[in-house]
Amino acid sequence: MIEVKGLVKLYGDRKVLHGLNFSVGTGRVCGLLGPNGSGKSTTMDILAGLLGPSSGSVQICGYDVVEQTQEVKEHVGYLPDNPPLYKEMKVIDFVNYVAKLRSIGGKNRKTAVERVIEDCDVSDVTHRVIGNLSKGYRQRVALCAALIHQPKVLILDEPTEGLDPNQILHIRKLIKKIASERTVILSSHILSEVQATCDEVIIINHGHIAAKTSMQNDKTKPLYYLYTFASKTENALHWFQQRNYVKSAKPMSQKNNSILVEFGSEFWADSAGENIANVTEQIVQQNFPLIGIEEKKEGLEEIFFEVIRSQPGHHQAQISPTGEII
Ligand SMILES: Nc1ncnc2c1ncn2[C@@H]1O[C@H](COP(=O)(O)OP(=O)(O)OP(=O)(O)O)[C@@H](O)[C@H]1O
Repeated sequence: MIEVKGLVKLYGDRKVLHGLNFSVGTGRVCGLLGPNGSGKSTTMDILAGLLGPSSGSVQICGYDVVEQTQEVKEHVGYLPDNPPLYKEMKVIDFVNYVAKLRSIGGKNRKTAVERVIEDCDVSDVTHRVIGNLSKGYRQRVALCAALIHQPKVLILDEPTEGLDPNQILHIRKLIKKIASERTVILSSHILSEVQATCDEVIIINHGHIAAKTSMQNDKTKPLYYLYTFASKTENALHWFQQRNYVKSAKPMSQKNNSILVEFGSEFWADSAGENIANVTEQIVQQNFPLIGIEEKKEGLEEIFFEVIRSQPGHHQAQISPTGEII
């Protein structure tokens, strides 16, 4: 339904998307998660046919966003970062107006307007002026506009940004309801947001995909182990780097005279009981003093923390208890 291949975007000579590849199938909600400035909005704008890619291809429902922009716009509903709303209009007039802009006429228009008003839970404010509504209601009115033409693909840029916890819950529920027969891609810089709403997640960082995972995998992914040895000799490093079951071996830090060894899947895979025993014996024979074993879960949170750590100025970045980068 959404197929992105080698997507590159340059602003002037600055590359902000570095060859993204991903696809999202029908009935799936995919979260595009990344820190500010990582390239989420740029990706969303390209998917919606509002911004041209510098190279690569994007297909929405089989239509190319560059060659078949009109068809793409017909199949896409887009809720941008700051949705354009006529604040002086009443909700019902605005939704009717959007339907008219989409060339939905006559009886069809009435049906379409009633449908989105019902779907987006705004029936109790239809005769109120948009500018007087709470941000949560305004967001739902904007959703009405994005859904009026029954798009198969829905693109939501930070849909819960700036909403209070109640409004967030409401919008999340709405997204789930809307998503059942559609493909939805939403962006967020809030980990808990994608965890609550999405079936799969793509973590984007500096315009690169840092990880792709389905939320199911996140819960079931096996553990890996990080061993620390009190010996920063070239010898020990070299020895570990030569082993095919070692994923990485590196000095812990300049100050600390230790090395960190991460064992790969060959080491801890299902049938690895025997393997672990053999490998441990080999390590013992080398006399490398083991000072710590850390169990790690390769879940979304760990991947996201790695991404945050790799941000410039990361020492100041923290994640709040709700998963927001602060
Ligand atoms: N029109 C533009 N011209 C030049 N640079 C731009 C333009 N729009 C975005 N950028 C830059 O491209 C990079 C990616 O921006 P983008 O808005 O796509 O990221 P984002 O992940 O959506 O961030 P945020 O969460 O802050 O909206 C940033 O470094 C941004 O400064």
